[in-house]
Amino acid sequence: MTEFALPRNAFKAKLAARKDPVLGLWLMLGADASTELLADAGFDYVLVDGEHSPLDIDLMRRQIAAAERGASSVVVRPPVNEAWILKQLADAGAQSFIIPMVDTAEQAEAAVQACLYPPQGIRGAAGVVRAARYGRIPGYLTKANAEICVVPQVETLTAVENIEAICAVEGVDAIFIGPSDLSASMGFTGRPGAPEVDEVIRSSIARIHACGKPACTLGFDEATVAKYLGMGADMVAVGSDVTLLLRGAAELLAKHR
Ligand SMILES: O=C(O)C(=O)C[C@H](O)[C@@H](O)CO
Repeated sequence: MTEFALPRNAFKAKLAARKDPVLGLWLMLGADASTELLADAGFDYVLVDGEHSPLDIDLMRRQIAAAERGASSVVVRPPVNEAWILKQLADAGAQSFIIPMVDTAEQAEAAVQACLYPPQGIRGAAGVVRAARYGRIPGYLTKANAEICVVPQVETLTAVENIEAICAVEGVDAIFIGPSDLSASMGFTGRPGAPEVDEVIRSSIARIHACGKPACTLGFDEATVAKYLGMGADMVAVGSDVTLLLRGAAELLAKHR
């Protein structure tokens, strides 16, 4: 039988190195062709977003497969932090996970466990799944844990209070701050750039760094990306397929009208 090596998780490695900023593009359209095209654009990672896109597990699997053809690492965000979907995504081939709405260390631990095989976790041990190239990666079940990357999203004031506890969970690789939900949780819905929110993000990044973890966030315009990089963010998502189309279309029309 043909054999393959377990794919190395370049995203996890670059995040852990904390040298150059890790730059990503989020995929929210669920369109295989544009995902293929964008996964080759040179971003460090592309994220298949299951939280705010109408993607069921099979569409997410197709998105992962389309993105894997590109040079960027593939990260997924499930719609919810629940074991059943994390296990299915891991079996579908996802190695890196950004987990929405993690408020406590217990929730972070549950997410990590769902992504890892025993003894560290509770992922079901089936060596014939897509992630194991249907059995063509020898020793997949004993090697897979080492390449899994779990990044909980801190995006409420409760989660901010618990940053140190969440960072301390074994298997948490980094923390992602969600400016939009955080601002809503602070009473500034629709104003992620409010000075009060900026201050919480700035101090959260410092606290995450004090715990020895990389801090991640997103900003879909140049000034916001520069602001978060200036605050020391190690990874910033700098746009999405939606923002590229939206702005590209508006600019094109304005040029020719
Ligand atoms: O709270 C946030 O910010 C996020 O979680 C990112 C959002 O889902 C959104 O901004 C992505 O378009």
